Amino acid sequence: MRAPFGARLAAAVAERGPLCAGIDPHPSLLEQWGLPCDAIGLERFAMTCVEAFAGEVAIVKPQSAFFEAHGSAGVAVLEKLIAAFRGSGTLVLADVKRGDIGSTMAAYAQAYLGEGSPLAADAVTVSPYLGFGSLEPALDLAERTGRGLFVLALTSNKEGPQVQRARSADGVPVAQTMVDEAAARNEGTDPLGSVGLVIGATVGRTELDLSRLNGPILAPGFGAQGAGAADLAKVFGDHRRHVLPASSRDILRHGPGATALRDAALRVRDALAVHAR
Ligand SMILES: O=C(O)c1cc(=O)[nH]c(=O)n1[C@@H]1O[C@H](COP(=O)(O)O)[C@@H](O)[C@H]1O
Repeated sequence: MRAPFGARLAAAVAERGPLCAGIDPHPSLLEQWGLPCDAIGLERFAMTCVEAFAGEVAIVKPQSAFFEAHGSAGVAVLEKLIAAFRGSGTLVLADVKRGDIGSTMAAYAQAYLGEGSPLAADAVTVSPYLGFGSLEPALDLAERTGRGLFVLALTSNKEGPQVQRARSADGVPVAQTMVDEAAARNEGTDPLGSVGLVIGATVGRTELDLSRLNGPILAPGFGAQGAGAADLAKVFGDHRRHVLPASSRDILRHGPGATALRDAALRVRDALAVHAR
């Protein structure tokens, strides 16, 4: 039985620093790397990312949409990518943002968190906006298999506040409810719980109380979406030591050479790490 995801992530970050390298094979990046925009190009892109990042960064985040766009051959590449990182010390967060009614959620959980599933990663992104309780099957399976979840709280897109900053009748922002639900799951875990949150680095100051979370915070938005190192303190204040900054395009644009890609990731990591502590 593997150790809980929260503990494995804390160890990976202690060893390799706080960076989640995004693997988003946009068609424009395939073209820029001189690769065909098909499953063969996708596989070359994915395997270059393995060569660049495995054993070098704490965690990678393949964005499923860019693999799904190539149909079953693309999904097969995602499976191959997940398998290639396994055992390298670099964890895999499958960015799938799943969220559905509980009985369907159980099937998604089985796909991404189930023992022996070809798509099972170390953690997945999930959307709680069908109600946090709809995530129960994923929360349950992640706990049983030593895997983790990153629950969307405040996303980096400009449309998010319509839902996420809305307030309930008692005045509590919806996103705070998600924080509190995640905190309840992580209570008593050491060094870190396995139920993380997603809070975009672009969201500016938040009113969120993160003091009881005891879990990791994935912060996408660095680089291509405009967030910079100074946003770590602005958005997360004293909680920034639990933040896992994520960046995709701003690193991937340095390909197709694996060495240049790795160097870019480590540069981004080091620049952010100074502001993360
Ligand atoms: O869950 C995510 O990773 C995520 C949440 C969010 O609020 N904003 C956000 O950009 N993301 C993802 O993070 C990645 C950002 O990519 P870049 O903008 O290229 O760094 C994409 O895969 C997005 O789907």
